Amino acid sequence: MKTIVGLEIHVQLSTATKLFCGCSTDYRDDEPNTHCCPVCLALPGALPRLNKKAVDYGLKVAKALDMKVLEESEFARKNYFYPDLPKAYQITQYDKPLAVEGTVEIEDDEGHEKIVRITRVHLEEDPGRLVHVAGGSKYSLVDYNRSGIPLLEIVTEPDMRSPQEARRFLNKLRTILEYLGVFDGDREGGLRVDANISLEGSERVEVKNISSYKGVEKALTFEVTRQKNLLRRGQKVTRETRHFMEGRGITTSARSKEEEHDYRYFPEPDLRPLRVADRVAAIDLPELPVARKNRFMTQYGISLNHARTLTGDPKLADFYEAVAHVDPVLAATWVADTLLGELNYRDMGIAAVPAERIAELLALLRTETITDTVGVQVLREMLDACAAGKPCEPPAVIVEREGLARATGDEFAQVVEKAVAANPRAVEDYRAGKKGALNFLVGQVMKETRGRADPRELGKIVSEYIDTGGV
Ligand SMILES: Nc1ncnc2c1ncn2[C@@H]1O[C@H](COP(=O)(O)OP(=O)(O)OP(=O)(O)O)[C@@H](O)[C@H]1O
Ligand SMILES: [Mg+2]
Ligand SMILES: [Mg+2]
Repeated sequence: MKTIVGLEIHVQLSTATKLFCGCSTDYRDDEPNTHCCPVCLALPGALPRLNKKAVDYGLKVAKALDMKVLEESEFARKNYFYPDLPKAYQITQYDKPLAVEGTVEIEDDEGHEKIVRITRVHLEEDPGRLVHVAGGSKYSLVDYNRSGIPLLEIVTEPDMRSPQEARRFLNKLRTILEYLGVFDGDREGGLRVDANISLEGSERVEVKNISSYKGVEKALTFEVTRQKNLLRRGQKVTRETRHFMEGRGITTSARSKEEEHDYRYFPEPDLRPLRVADRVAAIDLPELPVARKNRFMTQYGISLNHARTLTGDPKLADFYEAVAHVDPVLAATWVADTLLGELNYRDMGIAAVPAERIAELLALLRTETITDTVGVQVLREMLDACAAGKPCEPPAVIVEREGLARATGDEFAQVVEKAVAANPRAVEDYRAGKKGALNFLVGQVMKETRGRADPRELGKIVSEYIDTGGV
């Protein structure tokens, strides 16, 4: 049974001010209702003034997704009554959106490239936010700081075939938006998704307002199972809107299609139609993820996997380019594999890491001043300092203070001799052909030299030492 998924994505554009007034969009740490004016509170007589920057951001996205910008687009009123919407209508775009017919390339479940078609993008205002007081209160609070934040709604065709594809699509889209600089991925709730899903031949269900990618994948996975079970029992899937309960990982029915609002859309009389198609040619697009990934492979000679990881986030790609001069391939491994792993473990962002320090660390590795094992140790120490808000010492200083420079041949010899003398059983086992025994001896030497000796080199030295009758 084929799974069919189409998404509607609401992206908060990172303009400095709201879509129809001059209020600041930087509201997240502020007191409720402190970023409001007569326009976003809908006081009588207040009139909207369109934010040009938001239009330009929308056009930038349209161009990046290869879309057709309409010669004339139009704002419309979407009428509904709810406390998060002080005007009792949302200004959005309806039958004349900003742009139509785009594409995004993703990987399908078999790892092949595939195209997800974009139906349309349009501008609209974010409603306010209801705050439900815990403990069964009789009332809810409403915060209008979010009211009027510019949203770009991106609607896809039903081209995705699994919850995993939907997640990959969202990752890809988010990367593009971050590259374009129109969206701040670190903002909570900056991207909210309505996920539509059906099984071939059945009605579709829309799961509204999911605020994380993992949430989208989970909600869709739940829906696939739920819908399959219904059909298996001979029941029908009903066309309805559902809510996703993040905590429990399930969706619940919100309303059926019959109960859907009639929004009574009509053209917004307070705003003139938009004629901006001629502005598109002048928009300069930055290098986008696919182009940057390809360039990384040719310019730096790194693998597809590394290039993909490194260009998955523009900040990470910039970081890599700032340290690649030391040794591009070594840098790719350390940044994409080691550093990212350590950052995830600490829940840290790449922004907190000083690139010069990592470049210095790479130089120590490249010149074989330290081993990989010590490299990881030093990296951890630097990251812990950054995480604690302490100054990040140069790696050379840490290596010097803690005596972590690569062990010299003389040191090897002594420690190897000691380890071999102390473990006659292991030596016998090795002579009897047991591979593990050599690893054990190498491990002993590694421990003794605190990772300052290279394990491969040691393996050779220890085996030679035993073979040539050093004991
Ligand atoms: N059979 C289907 N299975 C899954 N998704 C579908 C199917 N048909 C359409 N879709 C998706 O549903 C979404 C339709 O969104 P659209 O906004 O056009 O209509 P709507 O959901 O009825 O309206 P709204 O949500 O704005 O009130 C698109 O993302 C589309 O890809
Ligand atoms: Mg909408
Ligand atoms: Mg919809």
